[in-house]
Order: sequence, then C-alpha cells, then structure tokens
Amino acid sequence: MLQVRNVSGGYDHKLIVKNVSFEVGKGEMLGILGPNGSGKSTLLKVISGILHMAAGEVLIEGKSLRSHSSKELAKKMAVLPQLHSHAFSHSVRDTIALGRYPHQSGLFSSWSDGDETAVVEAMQLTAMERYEHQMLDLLSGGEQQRVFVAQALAQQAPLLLLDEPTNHLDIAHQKQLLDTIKTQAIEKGITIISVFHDINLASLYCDRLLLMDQGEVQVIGAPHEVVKKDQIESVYQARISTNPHPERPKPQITILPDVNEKQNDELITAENFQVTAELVIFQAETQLKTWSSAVINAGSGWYKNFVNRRVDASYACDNVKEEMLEYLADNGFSEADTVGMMTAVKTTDAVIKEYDTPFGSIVIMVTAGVGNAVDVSRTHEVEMLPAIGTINTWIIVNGELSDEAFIQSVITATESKTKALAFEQVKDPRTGTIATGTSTDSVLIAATQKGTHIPYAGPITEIGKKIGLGVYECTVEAIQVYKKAKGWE
Ligand SMILES: Nc1ncnc2c1ncn2[C@@H]1O[C@H](COP(=O)(O)OP(=O)(O)OP(=O)(O)O)[C@@H](O)[C@H]1O
Repeated sequence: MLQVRNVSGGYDHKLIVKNVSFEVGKGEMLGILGPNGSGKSTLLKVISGILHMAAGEVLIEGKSLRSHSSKELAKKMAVLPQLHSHAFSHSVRDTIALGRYPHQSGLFSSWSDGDETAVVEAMQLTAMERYEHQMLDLLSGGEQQRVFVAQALAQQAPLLLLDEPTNHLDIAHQKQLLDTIKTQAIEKGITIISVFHDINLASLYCDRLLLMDQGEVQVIGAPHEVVKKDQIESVYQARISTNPHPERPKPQITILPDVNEKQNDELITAENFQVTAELVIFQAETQLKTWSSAVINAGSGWYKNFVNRRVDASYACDNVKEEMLEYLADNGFSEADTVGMMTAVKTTDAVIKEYDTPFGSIVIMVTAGVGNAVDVSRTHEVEMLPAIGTINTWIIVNGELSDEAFIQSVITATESKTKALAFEQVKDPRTGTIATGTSTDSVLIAATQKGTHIPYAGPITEIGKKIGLGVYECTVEAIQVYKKAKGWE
C-alpha cells in the first residue's frame, strides 16, 4: 500500500528525518514510536506531503507521492495532525463534514447521500452523534480530538496517518478509538500509520512498530521484536521492565522509578504470625511481592495481609470466593490487601518455623490435612471426587527474589512436601500408593523485595536449601499433628 524509500526531510535547511525506509501493507497498522524530538511528526508530515522531501521516494499504491494532485492525495490519504488550530469554530457536524472535501466536485459542489452516510458513520464510530450541533470550541480537549478523528474517518481514504490519536483521551475513549480504528483496518482493509507516545497501546494495537531515534529508524518489527527492555531503555533513556499482556501476546512496559519512597526495614519473624482458633494471620507493615494459588488474590501481586482460615469439614458453598471475601471483610481484611486461603485443619495445629540463611531469614507456615491425599501419578486411573483435606504451605522471605527464584521456590517447596508425605507414609486410599499431596494443596511465596537479591532458589542455593529443609520439617510435623488428632497413631 505504502512504500517509503530512503526518505530524508525536515524544515528549511534543517534535516530531521534521515534515510528512512519501510513498507506498510493493505490493512496493516504500523505504530511509530520514539522519544520527544526524534522526528515522528516530521516523518508523518514528509510522508503526507505537508513537508518537503529532501531525498528519497514515497509510493502510494505504486504511484509516486509527487505525481498526485492535492485532491487525488486527499482521496487516498487522511491525516490527523498532532495539534489542531481552528481559526473559526464550526459545529461538530460541519467540522467532520470538511473531511468530505476531496469527494466534492464542480463549482457548486452538492452534498451527496454518500457524503451524508460517511459523516453520520464517522460520528457514530467516534461516539460524537450527541454533540452534532455543538460548537467545537465549547468541547473538551478529548471531545475535540474525537471530532478530528471523525473528520479523518469521514474522508474514507484507504490510508490513515494519525499523529497521537489518543492525545487528551481518557482510557475508555482511548480503547474505544483504537478499537474503532483497528476494526477499520481489519474489516475495510484501511492501512494505518500512527504515532504513539504510549508504548503499551502501540504494542497492543499495532501489527508492527517502528522505533525512531534522532531522525533515524532504530528498529522496525513485530511488537515483541521492538518492545525489548534494553532497546527501549537505550532509546528513551529510562529504566523500564517488560511484562506480558494478560490476554494478548503483546509485550507491555512498566516504568521503574529511581526515587525511593519511605524505606521500611521491617524484618519478618515467626513472632509476627498470629494464630487463633479460626485463623493463621500474618500482617506485614508494607506489601510483600506474592505469588500464590490462594482462593483470594491468586497469581502475582503485592499484599500485606495473609490469612489461612479454618472452615468446617462440612463447608459447602456455591461461590467460595464470594463467601470468603465476605468473611474477610467482616474480619477487617480488605480484598485489595489480602491473600486468603482455606483449610479444614485446626489452625492451632499450624507449624510455623523460622530459618536463618546467610542473606537473612525465611519463615515457613504449614497446615496439613491429609485425609484427601492423592498420588498424582495415578489419579488418571481412579475416580476422583472433591474431598476435604489440604496442605497449605507459606514461605515468607526476607530478601529480593527474581521471577525465576519465585518459581523455583514453588518447585523446591513442592518437591520437599512430597518427600515429607513419603517419610510419613501417607497413602492415596484409592491406589494404596504413597501420596504426593492432596487434590487442593495451595502454596504461597511472599518476599519483602528488600535486602539481598536472590536470583535463584533451586536446591543448591542457600535459600533453596532452607526451603527444602523447612518445608520438609514443617510438613512432617504438621502431618504428625494431624495423624494424632485423627487418632491414626
Ligand atoms: N516547524 C519546525 N521548524 C523547525 N524545526 C522543527 C519544527 N518542528 C519541529 N522541529 C524540530 O524537529 C525535531 C523533531 O520534531 P518532531 O516534532 O518531528 O519530533 P517528535 O518525535 O514528533 O516529537 P514529540 O514526541 O515531542 O511530538 C525537533 O528537534 C524539533 O525541534
């Protein structure tokens, strides 16, 4: 659709864009990224013929940009500039209708049904119908931005060039606008080139990204090839981390601040745990980075309340999460701050131990109900029914764990728990073989993320050794307490 070949250009004698080449296919959405002043707007202006091209060539559907008349060009290309100056304020409808000028002909151009449909559709797509008769200068910045996007859409050109289309828009309108534009690309085959400041939006919506640095193309490729930690940090000169989008295979970034908030040097010890007849509670002064399979707030996050709640063996509920949230709220724990687990074991039987390591210490808590023990390697052979009995394992770390260390901690703890079940000869009653756990076990790793950086937590690391020993000891003891309570021995 569009070929940009070795294009250079800028203002008067100041060359800004240097030797830029790329191609964009029909229906493709290309995002242009780069720091302030890197030449993104200038590139868009050169491609759209607003600025003089000092060297190179731009081809639209194989035909040189230079050989288009301005009206011909406007039929092929709609442009949304970065800043909109409007000397005269028109109504919203009249402003959008200006987008139809390339389609008007003759001295007394008549307004056709096609023009009307295009304007109405553009108003619908940008949700501006109810502002139709309002004057532009009485609208908010975001509303005005949507009017100009509507004007560009009303032009019905196969190529859309947008300079920061989400400028001034709140998140709902950013989403609505980008969903609309992307739908135009998918359903109507419109080609879109758009400048973005928001790397996450660009990554999420664009098929490819072009990263500019000092007027040149630093890299062009699929979002996962462009949104890389080192590349973004070096071009933008800002510390970031990359993380996966929860629903799409598009990388997202998070800014890492260099300013520290008030430091809290709280050291977590076994003494910080409270045990009541109903609960094991650990409350940290500030949030800990947590990975867990808990009922409430599973996955990763930052939390400061950790609750292991005892429920009766006959506990049955259609909506466990809702019931648990109500329970937590009634007991003064807010959902935003709390990770919540359940157990049928007496909470007073929880085993809580502290282990010193060269970098600091870890605290381990285990409650073990093994009436529901299973041998996971044999579950495919037998019929499994939901049953009560769970081993809950918590590992609280005074240190800074890497992502690898979080996952390795889960592996190390699980292996160690399995060994404890073997030592205690806990069997799966269906198969008669040694159990590996129960069908509802839960694990939680929480770290202060202060102090020593801990890159790994496998069995040969200092932390891995203590997780291995600690989970084993605590689980063996918890199983023994459970067996005694049940009169098994
Ligand atoms: N009208 C102009 N005359 C002269 N120089 C200009 C003009 N407009 C922009 N420049 C210069 O061109 C360079 C690139 O500007 P441009 O607006 O293309 O950057 P950008 O990447 O779009 O930046 P931003 O992210 O801030 O919008 C800047 O150094 C700027 O000072």
